[in-house]
Amino acid sequence: MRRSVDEHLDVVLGRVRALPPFEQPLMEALGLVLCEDVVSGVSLPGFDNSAMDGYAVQAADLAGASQDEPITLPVVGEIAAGRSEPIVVTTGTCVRIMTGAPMPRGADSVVPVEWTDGGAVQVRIAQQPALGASVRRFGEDLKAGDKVLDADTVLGPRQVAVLAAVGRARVKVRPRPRVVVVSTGAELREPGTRLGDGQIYDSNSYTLAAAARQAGAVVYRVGIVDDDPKKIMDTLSDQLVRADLVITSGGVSKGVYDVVKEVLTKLGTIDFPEVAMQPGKPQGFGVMGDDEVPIFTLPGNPVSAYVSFEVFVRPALRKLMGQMPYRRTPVQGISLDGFGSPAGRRQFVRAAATSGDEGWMASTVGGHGSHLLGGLSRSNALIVVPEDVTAVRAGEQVELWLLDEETG
Ligand SMILES: Nc1nc2c(c(=O)[nH]1)N[C@H]1C(S)=C(S)[C@@H](COP(=O)(O)OP(=O)(O)OC[C@H]3O[C@@H](n4cnc5c(N)ncnc54)[C@H](O)[C@@H]3O)O[C@H]1N2
Ligand code: MOO
Repeated sequence: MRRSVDEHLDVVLGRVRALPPFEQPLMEALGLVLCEDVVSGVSLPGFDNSAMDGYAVQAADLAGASQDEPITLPVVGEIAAGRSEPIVVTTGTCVRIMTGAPMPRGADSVVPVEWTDGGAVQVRIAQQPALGASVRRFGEDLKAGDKVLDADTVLGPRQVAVLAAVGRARVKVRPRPRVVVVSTGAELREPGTRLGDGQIYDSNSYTLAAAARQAGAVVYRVGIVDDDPKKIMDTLSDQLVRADLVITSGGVSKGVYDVVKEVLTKLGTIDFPEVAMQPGKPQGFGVMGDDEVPIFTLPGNPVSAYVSFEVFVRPALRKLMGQMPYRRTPVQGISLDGFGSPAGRRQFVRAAATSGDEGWMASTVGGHGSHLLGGLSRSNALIVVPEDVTAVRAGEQVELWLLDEETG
C-alpha cells in the first residue's frame, strides 16, 4: 500500500477524536483548550478603590493649592488594602490611603503622596487633583455576568490571570493526552549504561517523549522493548490502560527482525503503508484494544522517527487536545543551498532558518541520511519540498516549518 503524506494524515485525523472535557485546577489548565464560556460571577474592581498611595480627599477642598500656597488638611484616619474602615471624609478633612484600599465614604479623589509632605496628623497638599483622580471604579474592568473568556480559547498566563481574578479555581478544559512511548530493537541500550559490540543508545524514545511533552502531552516513556513478538504485545497491552495514544519506533520495514509490523498486522486494526515521503517512508497507524487507542508505529531511523512525529503525531495530539490548527502553518523563505529531491516523494530537509530584513533564510544542515542526528540537533526548521520537485536551486523560494514555534 502506498499513500501520499496528505492521504495518510487524513486517515490519522479521521480516526483521532478530541478528548472529552474535564474540570482541572487553574494551573493544570495552562496551555489547554477551554471547553466552556466563562461568565464572571463578580465585578472587577469589586469596590471603588485607590490607585495610589496618598490621601483620599474631596477635590473641591483643594481649589487653588500650589507649591507656593499649599493647603493643609487634617488626616482623620488611615485605610490599608484589605481593610474596610468605617471612616468618612467630610468637607475639609482627608484620610491616608494605600493603593488598593477601599475609598472611604465622602471622598471623591486621591492625592498621591508625592504632592504632599506625607503628614500623618495633618498634611500639606501642593496640588488640586481632578475630580475622581486616582480612583478605580467598581465594575470599570468588568461586570458580574460579563463573559470573560470564550470556549475554544487556549489558556495562557493572561487568561489564567482573569480566571483567578474572577475567583475561578477550576475550569473545564480538554485534558493533556497521555502518551506512551516505546522503542523496539535488540541493539538498544539505555543512555548512562555501557554499550557492547553492535549496540547503540536508545535516542528515539527520548526524542519522541520530548516532542510529545512539548506538544502538551503527559508522557510515559516506557523505553526499550526487545525484538520479541510476545514482549512487544504484552508491553503494548499492559500500557493501553494509561494511554490516549501510543507511539512505538522501529521494526516496521522489511528486516527479518522487524517484528512490530509482524505482530501488529495480525490485529487487523493497524495499517502499515509506505508513505511517499523522505524520510519516514515506512509508517504504521491504527487502533488497539477495546478503547481503540490510536497507535503510531514510526520508523526506527532517528530522523525518520522525529520527522514522522512532526508530520503525523503532532497533528493527532493537537486534535486530541482540540487545538486548532492541527497542521503546522508553513512560512515562505529562501533556501540558501541547492539540493536534489526524490521524484514522487515529499522531502523534509533539515535546515537552520533565520529571519531578517528579507524574510526567512534557510541553510541545509547535515546530510540527507536518516541516521544523522548531529545535523538534526543544529536545525530549527524543515524545508518541505513538494512531490513533483526534483531539485531546489540556491536562492529559490521554499516552504518552511519552523520547529520551535509552538503553534507554527
Ligand atoms: N530492504 C529495505 N530496508 C529498509 C527499508 C526498505 O524499504 N527496504 N527502509 C529503510 C527505511 S527508509 C527506514 S526509515 C528504516 C526503518 O526501519 P525500522 O522501522 O524497521 O527500524 P529498525 O530496523 O528497527 O531500525 C532502523 C535504524 O534505526 C536505528 N534505531 C532503531 N530504534 C532506535 C532508537 N530507539 N534509537 C536510536 N536508533 C534507533 C536502528 O539501530 C537502525 O539503524 O528501514 C530502512 N531499511
Ligand atoms: O524513510 Mo527512511 O525514514 O527514509 O530513513
